[in-house]
Amino acid sequence: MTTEPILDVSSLTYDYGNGRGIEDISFALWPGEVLGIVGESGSGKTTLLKLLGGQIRPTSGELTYRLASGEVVDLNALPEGRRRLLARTELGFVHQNPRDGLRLAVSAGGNVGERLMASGARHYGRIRGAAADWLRRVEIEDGRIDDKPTTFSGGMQQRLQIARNLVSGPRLVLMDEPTGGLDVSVQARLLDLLRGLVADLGLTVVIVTHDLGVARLLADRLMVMQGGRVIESGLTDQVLDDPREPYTQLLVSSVLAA
Ligand SMILES: Nc1ncnc2c1ncn2[C@@H]1O[C@H](COP(=O)(O)OP(=O)(O)OP(=O)(O)O)[C@@H](O)[C@H]1O
Repeated sequence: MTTEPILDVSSLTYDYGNGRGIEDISFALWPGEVLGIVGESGSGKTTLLKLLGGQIRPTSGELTYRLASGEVVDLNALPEGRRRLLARTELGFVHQNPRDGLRLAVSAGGNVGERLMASGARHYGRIRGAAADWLRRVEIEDGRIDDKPTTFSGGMQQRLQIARNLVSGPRLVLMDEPTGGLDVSVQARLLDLLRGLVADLGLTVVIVTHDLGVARLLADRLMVMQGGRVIESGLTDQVLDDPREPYTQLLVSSVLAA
């Protein structure tokens, strides 16, 4: 890890207009680090992720991102065109529902290749080759490259969405409950795959999950959210094995009892 954070978040606040959202969140994220965000439904996890991905703009606070070139940009002040370019080249976003992150009318190979074209690739043979490589990497059989995602199982769709995100070599990948909504055995396989990819590619990841088992397996560090605020953070094992806050203790014990 380098000494320079890839992302710096300071006093980030988002108000939906009804007094809800997130409030005063600050943290830094270093290259190669996996940050888990946990908390009950409505605690603000998705709102925070959307802010990091630039899908919504904060009510107040700072969000700075260090580009591959070393340049530091203020994500809030970035003109729309540059923000979109950054989203295509440096960021990945894995949605809980793969249908939100895939183009259902386009073949599996097309879904992966399209992302490469969006970041500038033009040579058809090379694009198809890279797509085939990535489908293999996420354990989708060669013979399925021309099939539409609608013919895939939920687990395959999720693996395809991951390939579509990773093919262009993003530096920061945001994941919103990537294993949610899948059967337990499918979840386990996907988690294994994700863990391998994160380690092999040295990805920097922010992963939102309400599943502490997922957080334990993937995250180096955890932030616990409640009512739009971060109430506890630290190394994953430390937070889960020795939670300081009563709310985190409850979260951990309810999962252990489940
Ligand atoms: N579009 C919206 N309009 C108004 N309030 C919203 C909107 N989306 C979320 N909120 C409120 O903002 C707060 C944070 O919601 P958010 O969806 O970020 O939580 P979450 O932790 O991701 O929950 P979940 O695990 O259920 O997705 C909640 O109080 C929620 O009711």
